[in-house]
Amino acid sequence: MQISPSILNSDFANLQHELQRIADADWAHVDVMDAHFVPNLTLGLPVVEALAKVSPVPLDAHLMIEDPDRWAPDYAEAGCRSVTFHIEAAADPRAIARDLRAAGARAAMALKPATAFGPYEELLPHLDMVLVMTVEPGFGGQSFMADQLPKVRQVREAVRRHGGEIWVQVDGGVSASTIEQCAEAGADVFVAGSAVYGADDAAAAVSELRELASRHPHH
Ligand SMILES: O=C(CO)[C@@H](O)[C@H](O)COP(=O)(O)O
Ligand SMILES: [Co+2]
Repeated sequence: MQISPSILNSDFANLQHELQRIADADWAHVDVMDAHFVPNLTLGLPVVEALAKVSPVPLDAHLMIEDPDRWAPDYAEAGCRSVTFHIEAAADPRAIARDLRAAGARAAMALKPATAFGPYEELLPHLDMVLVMTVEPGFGGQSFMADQLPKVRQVREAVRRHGGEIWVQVDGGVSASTIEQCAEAGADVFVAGSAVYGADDAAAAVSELRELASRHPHH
């Protein structure tokens, strides 16, 4: 059970310090938004490259951008150890995954709430993680969409059938009150933005989330 705090709602004027606050987490989740794929603009390659150099934990880039075929491998080259592209924006997902792995990153595919998993199950052999969005991508601090839990279950079952080390990530509205449902449904990597950065003690929030998730092992 891994916790990947999202820096989206952290203090962007002090990102290095904000990364230090989550030194006990498994990953730092970096939400890249381009104002086209989603109606918000955050940060891009130069900032991610700088963060990778100072982060105490590996970076988990979540690319909410158009044309991931062109841009995703650059995030792996920039030092992100996991790079997630949205299937809705991908032209050739197999090629993206191949390029990410060749650049030394784990390759992950994200699904928006309205996107079904079924048509993409055949991509599993090329992937290291599937991200099931539990909010509409674009902003932090939104309410958890429990109607995505059947999809989490479906992905977990497909991963179990397929075998191998494929992680199932949830992102959006994950908190102490929703993480157990996610773990129970089969998620094993949990992104939490406001639940971690909104807490006075971010390290304590991370360990509480990890403890709650660990109550529902699925292996
Ligand atoms: O990708 C996204 C939003 O698009 C997420 O990573 C959120 O930023 C998580 O924030 P919370 O919902 O946990 O506040
Ligand atoms: Co995200």
